[in-house]
Amino acid sequence: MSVIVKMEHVTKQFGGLTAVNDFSGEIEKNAIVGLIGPNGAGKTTLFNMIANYYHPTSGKIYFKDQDITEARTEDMARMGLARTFQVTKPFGDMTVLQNIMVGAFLHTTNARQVEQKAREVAGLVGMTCDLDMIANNTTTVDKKKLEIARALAVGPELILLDEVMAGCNPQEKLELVDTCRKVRDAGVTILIIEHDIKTIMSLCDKIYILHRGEKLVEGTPEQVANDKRAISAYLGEDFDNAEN
Ligand SMILES: Nc1ncnc2c1ncn2[C@@H]1O[C@H](COP(=O)(O)OP(=O)(O)OP(=O)(O)O)[C@@H](O)[C@H]1O
Repeated sequence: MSVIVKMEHVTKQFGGLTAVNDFSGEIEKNAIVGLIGPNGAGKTTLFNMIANYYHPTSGKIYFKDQDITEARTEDMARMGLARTFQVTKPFGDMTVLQNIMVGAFLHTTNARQVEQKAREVAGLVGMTCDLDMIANNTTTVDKKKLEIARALAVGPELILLDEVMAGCNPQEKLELVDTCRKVRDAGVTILIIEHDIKTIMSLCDKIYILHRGEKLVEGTPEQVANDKRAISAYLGEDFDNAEN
């Protein structure tokens, strides 16, 4: 399996605080990779470095074999990377369709093609509402799907999902898991930050656990679930019993 993102000894310091320390890892093309860990573990900082919102203090990041360590964030979408944000920020007074169309304008100014792309992406994520509805008036789960759709409209090869399931009930999470699988089946690689362990275990091919800025464990859901360091630092002693 080829690799779409490679991180080598990536460190990020904010003043005296080391948010990410010597992280090395890979995201395989067409995989769903999960990033989990306690609050403040460095997950969003790692995301922000892949998306080039921040540059690492040291280390290297490669995207499709290109060194993007010092790339500009505004160039990342054209290179094939899109992201969602922890706090959803739709253009609330625009329709769902118009929101999705914004991203699609990156590649063409042909309004008909943009609308076609937006409708296609809305179908892929499984938007259930009328696409002419004002974005603010949609349900929680449709707002989440809209976030994913807006990022997909850019036409990415890799999408970074930052706690996209936060605030959703179990049924809504199941729907979003289904959406993520469909997105991956459409050929888009996914890196996802998520606090719900059960969801991440069922969704991901590979999981990284970050702890105090460092990679604690890396592996398949099964490997992670059975790792003593993961259980004692993050999953908890009851995890194994609770999940089985
Ligand atoms: N721009 C910044 N300036 C200074 N410190 C920062 C900045 N961004 C993050 N940090 C600090 O870096 C550490 C890692 O934060 P980060 O947001 O990456 O963690 P996280 O794992 O995403 O946490 P959460 O699950 O709460 O979102 C924290 O101590 C945080 O306060």
